[in-house]
Amino acid sequence: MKKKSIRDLDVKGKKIFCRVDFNVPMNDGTIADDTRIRAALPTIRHLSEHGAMIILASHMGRPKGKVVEELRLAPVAKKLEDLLGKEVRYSEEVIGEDVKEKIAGLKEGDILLLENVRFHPGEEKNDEELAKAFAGLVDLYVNDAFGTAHRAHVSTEGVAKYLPSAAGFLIEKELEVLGNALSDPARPFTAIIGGAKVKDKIGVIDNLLDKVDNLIIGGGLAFTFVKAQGYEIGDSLLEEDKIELAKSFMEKAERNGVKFYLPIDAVVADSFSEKANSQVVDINNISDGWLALDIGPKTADLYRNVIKESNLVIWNGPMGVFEMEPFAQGTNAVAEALAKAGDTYSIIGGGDSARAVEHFGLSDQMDHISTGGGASLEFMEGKDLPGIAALDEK
Ligand SMILES: Nc1ncnc2c1ncn2[C@@H]1O[C@H](COP(=O)(O)OP(=O)(O)O)[C@@H](O)[C@H]1O
Ligand SMILES: O=C(OP(=O)(O)O)[C@H](O)COP(=O)(O)O
Repeated sequence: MKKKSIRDLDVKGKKIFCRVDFNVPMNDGTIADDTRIRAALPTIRHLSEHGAMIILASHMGRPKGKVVEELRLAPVAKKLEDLLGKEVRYSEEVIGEDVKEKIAGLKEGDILLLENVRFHPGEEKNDEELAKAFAGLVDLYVNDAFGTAHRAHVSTEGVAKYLPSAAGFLIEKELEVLGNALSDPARPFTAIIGGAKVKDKIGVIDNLLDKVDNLIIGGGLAFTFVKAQGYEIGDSLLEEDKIELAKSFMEKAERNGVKFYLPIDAVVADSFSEKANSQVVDINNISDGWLALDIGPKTADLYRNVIKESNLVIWNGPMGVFEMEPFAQGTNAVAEALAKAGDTYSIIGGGDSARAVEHFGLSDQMDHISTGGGASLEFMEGKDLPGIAALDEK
């Protein structure tokens, strides 16, 4: 079902509650990466240029309903002001007298940023009273927080029940790119799934097996599959209770004609440390007491070739512990292969993979880097995202 867009709204002279995802990484009080703020600019500019009075709301971190000084949005207000080249007012309250006064002082085109919505205990409980209170302050609701669209909280879902609503440009773009990739994919279509948690990626692996031509597995989660193949994996990451499921995925791949790629060699270490002794071994040769922390060079070559021959690649989760230099090669190889494959449309599914691509300085060469890690995964699993489901239909 197509959702209303901000293009469909007459916003002139209207007060708009606009949810954005300004949950940016902070380093000693400064913003370490402003990607998410920049991603929201088209919507904010559109609303401002069309004469709306914009009340922005976002969370940062997980303060659990209490004020946490380090998680205030003051640095975000300043950054937004710099990026827009326009004044951004800021309230140190989520809701209350100061917010009311500041809203009353807004003129057409003006922007106010509220304090971190998760300082309010009602936000994550999706409290009805808080939703009504926000709705009572404004005329319209716009959601552009793709990264938080999988949460049913007041500012992402609850408030939409009491106001006419629409999606912002970022949500529209994310849905279009991810939706097109999954519903009408360019082929060969390859998904690369890595990272650490098998449990969190089961849904997406299952769903992708109905859609892709190639499924590449790397990262820590690969070793539950390697174990399921019957090899010993030493002290590598293992989710024992998922071995049977891993087997069933390999069988499903075979039934569906999906080529299923697992590591054929690995970089193993004698401890989980940058300074550990490490060596490359074939996958059937991982000894007791060693743990696999990256895919090996033969695997990297294999994965590179699959990427080169693909027309569409979705990537979620690093191939190894890329944060430690000795175990970064596999992730780097995949990122470089994607950067080099000019005709291959590359979609990075947020979270750690986006961080890895950034780390290797290759962000500019990817076609789409999603602003949502968890949200893009849930979308790819085929789940309804509450923050999007709640919006008015066209
Ligand atoms: N072989 C491995 N063993 C242990 N941890 C790994 C391995 N490969 C990757 N990781 C870790 O997985 C983490 C990312 O996992 P995850 O949260 O599932 O990914 P994402 O955030 O991309 O969804 C990274 O911090 C990385 O160090
Ligand atoms: O950073 C976020 O999610 P992500 O790390 O899955 O991309 C979003 O801002 C959601 O935050 P949350 O997982 O605390 O609800």
